Amino acid sequence: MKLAYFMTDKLSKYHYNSPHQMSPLLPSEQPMNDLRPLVAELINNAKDLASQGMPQLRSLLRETLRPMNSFYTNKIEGQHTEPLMIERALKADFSDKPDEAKKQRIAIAHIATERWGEITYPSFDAANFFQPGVLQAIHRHLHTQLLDDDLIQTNDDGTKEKVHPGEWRTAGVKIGNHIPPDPATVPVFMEEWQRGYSHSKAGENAVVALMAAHHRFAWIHPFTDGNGRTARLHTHLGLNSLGLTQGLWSPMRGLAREQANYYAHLIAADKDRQGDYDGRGVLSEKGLVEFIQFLINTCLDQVSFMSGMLDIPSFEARLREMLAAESTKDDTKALKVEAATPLAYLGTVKSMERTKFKGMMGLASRTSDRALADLFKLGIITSKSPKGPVELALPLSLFRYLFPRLWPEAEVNTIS
Ligand SMILES: Nc1ncnc2c1ncn2[C@@H]1O[C@H](COP(=O)(O)OP(=O)(O)OP(=O)(O)O)[C@@H](O)[C@H]1O
Repeated sequence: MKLAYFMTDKLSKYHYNSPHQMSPLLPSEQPMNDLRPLVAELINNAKDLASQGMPQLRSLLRETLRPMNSFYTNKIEGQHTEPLMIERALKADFSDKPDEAKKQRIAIAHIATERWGEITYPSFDAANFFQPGVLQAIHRHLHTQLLDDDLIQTNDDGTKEKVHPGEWRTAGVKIGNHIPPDPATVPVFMEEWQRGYSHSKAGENAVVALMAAHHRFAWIHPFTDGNGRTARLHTHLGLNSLGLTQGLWSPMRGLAREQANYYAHLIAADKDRQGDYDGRGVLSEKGLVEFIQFLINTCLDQVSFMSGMLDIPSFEARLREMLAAESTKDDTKALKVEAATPLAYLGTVKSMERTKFKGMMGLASRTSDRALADLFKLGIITSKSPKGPVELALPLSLFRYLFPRLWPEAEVNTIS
């Protein structure tokens, strides 16, 4: 939530109305060099993760994790709905309660925009990716999917304002104690933002630029609403286009889990320069560097969390636990732990003939027929036709076994 900010005194001016006041846009040479080992660690760890086995599991995860990213980015300002409600919205099942239905629409709009963005910006090109038009395109894509009523936002003081998809704000805003630049100067601040980042070469410089750009964009706050989500999508899409996420992780989960710290670092980076040893810009260089460090550490944490999840032996062990637990239920009592091996194998290939799958279980024919039927019931496999090859599936209801603690809010939803 934010406040509409009106200037009542005609003589008074916004404190920020000239783009040089946003300096520095990047850390100077020394702090930049100090940041390099941390950035290199992120790049190396992310590339290691992306090369881990199980190609089919990885490609399934890209789509499976979109609802989670949407949930977390919307949670940052309380606009989230429950994971199960997102799942329902994806099946066009919307709540009768208008507020809940709106949150469902916001959730699925984010999922679609993230997917669109990954297709639209497949490889990193700073000259293109830091154009203000890219931020406008992301914001527009996200908001044009909503209903007109969803675009009316109520400020903290009760005033209402319409969000115009992809259009810069024309009124003042206040976020916490920060009053972003004069609305009349938003376009020139965004041009300066572009100038500051559009020469960043792929690699360490690009990662630092993405992180710094995240703060400076939030600081300009160029839209009436949706700035946080747009900033996080831009960062996510940038990291994706650099080949670092491969659909396996996103800063959104980390930022939501560290929300208090995220805000504290944004606020610290809003500050004016703190004395002679705080860079040469108007704003605090230390605040900017610490924000960048925070964001990189948040990403590192996500990468390390996922690295424990994707290797074949540990995935197979979790499948075994899932099968043992679910075979105690009346509905799926024909499940057998022997199915863990062919299921894990399905993480590496797109599909498998049913006879081969059953053969890998090594059970008597009727036992494996029944086990296969219960695997369908459980939702861990699907098939395009009644007798066709089987494929791995990752329904939300099984997350608590397959990726424990990845999305705890979804686990709570599905415990039966
Ligand atoms: N003091 C601050 N300085 C800079 N940016 C801030 C500050 N406080 C919050 N922000 C950023 O502004 C976002 C909120 O802005 P806005 O309400 O326009 O975005 P939103 O997408 O509608 O909300 P949110 O993403 O938070 O759900 C926060 O998510 C954060 O990224």
